Amino acid sequence: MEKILVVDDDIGIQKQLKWSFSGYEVIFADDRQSAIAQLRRFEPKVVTLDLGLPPDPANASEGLQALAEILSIAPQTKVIVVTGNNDKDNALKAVELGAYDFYQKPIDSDTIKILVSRALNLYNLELENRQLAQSQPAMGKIIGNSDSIQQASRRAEKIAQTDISALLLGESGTGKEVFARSIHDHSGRRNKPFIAINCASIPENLLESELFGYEKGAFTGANKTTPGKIETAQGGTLFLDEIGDMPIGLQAKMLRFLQERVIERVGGRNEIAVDVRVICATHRDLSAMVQEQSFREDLFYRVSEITINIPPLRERGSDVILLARTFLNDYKEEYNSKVKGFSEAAVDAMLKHRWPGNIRELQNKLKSAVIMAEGNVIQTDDLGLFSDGEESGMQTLNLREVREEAESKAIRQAWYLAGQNMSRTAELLGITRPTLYSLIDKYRLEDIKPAS
Ligand SMILES: Nc1ncnc2c1ncn2[C@@H]1O[C@H](COP(=O)(O)OP(=O)(O)OP(=O)(O)O)[C@@H](O)[C@H]1O
Repeated sequence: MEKILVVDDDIGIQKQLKWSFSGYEVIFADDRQSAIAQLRRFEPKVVTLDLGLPPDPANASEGLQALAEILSIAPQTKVIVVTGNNDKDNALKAVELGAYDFYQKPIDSDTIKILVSRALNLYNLELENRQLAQSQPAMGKIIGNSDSIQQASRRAEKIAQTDISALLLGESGTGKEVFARSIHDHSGRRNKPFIAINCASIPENLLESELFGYEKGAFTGANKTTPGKIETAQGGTLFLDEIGDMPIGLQAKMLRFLQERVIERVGGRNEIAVDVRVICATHRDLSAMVQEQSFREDLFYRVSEITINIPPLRERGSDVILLARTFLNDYKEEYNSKVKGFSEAAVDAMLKHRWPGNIRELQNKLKSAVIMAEGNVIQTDDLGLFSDGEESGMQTLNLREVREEAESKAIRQAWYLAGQNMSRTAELLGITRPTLYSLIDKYRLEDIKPAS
């Protein structure tokens, strides 16, 4: 039976709650010391805590102190604080300290029962996530327990030991490079180089020499013979990201390398034998490109001996929470933050968000949330997401106000991310320094100033 600790010095309320929580094992405490003793002894998942505890029941200080102690001993505990009728300030203070929720007297059995059951569900979900995160997933760094990611991991694992050319298909930010690296790390080539190159980010005229290298004097500026990425990957794995962006003219040369495993540097005459495993990735529909003749059919078959679909984050169910917790732990260390977890609304919002930028978007949102969060708990708003019931996340639909609010928020986040350096803040926002200063003036963001 799940355990609930009720901390309240009022015998009447203790009785009422015992009756309300009939499906649970209810443990009682009537002051701070006994609450801590019961917490250590029974390790309840949920605590209801009256903030007005003896010796000074008219004041919330003893209750708030108890809350802080409970959360420092067992931070995962869901504490529901119970406050007097008009004590919203202390209720909010408690939530800021990390309480799961608050409830104002008089106690209504049905409502508090629902609160407790939701708190328990969240506790159990988080527990499951922590356990999953600890159990080593098949492909090392690939975090995720959804069927779709497990299926992709299994395919990756099966081909890791072979030299088959794999094509990873998935939207931007889904983890294609992480998969490619995992395949390499699980292959016999793991002690040799893993070289990644993004075909879309290198200008067309430079891509050939980047990949194949060049001989001294091959073109103006070729002052010394330079090996390309393919040669550098000798013995290891070459990851060609955005293969769909490879210029058609270069595709024939690529095909020859894949078929014959030899290359010629630009301006060179000698064939160089290379032993490289190739993994390609793209977010494009290569078969449609073949139809349109913008991608060679023979190259398509050569690079896609096996394809692995990397699912978008929105199709990975509660993996988003698992990943969010992992990143939260990373960033809270990096930014020395006291943030402990997520509010229930934030968890809901993360589960509902479409994540067009996938895991990269989740990382960015979490990084700024860890920096921006004011309490111990990340709220929906810190993530820049919308709660249920908020139609657009804004209290207003007035376009000017919406814009002002969004701009102020972006400026503040950029300023934090830029370590309070104004030039860097302007750079992150893609505006000039004078524009930044005039926006700060306009929106009266008086706290935003250069680091002193
Ligand atoms: N399953 C995962 N577990 C943990 N971190 C992940 C996972 N998948 C991706 N990431 C992280 O998400 C970010 C984006 O991943 P990655 O660069 O591999 O995506 P991609 O699909 O190659 O993106 P693009 O197509 O834009 O290059 C990286 O910081 C990566 O470390």
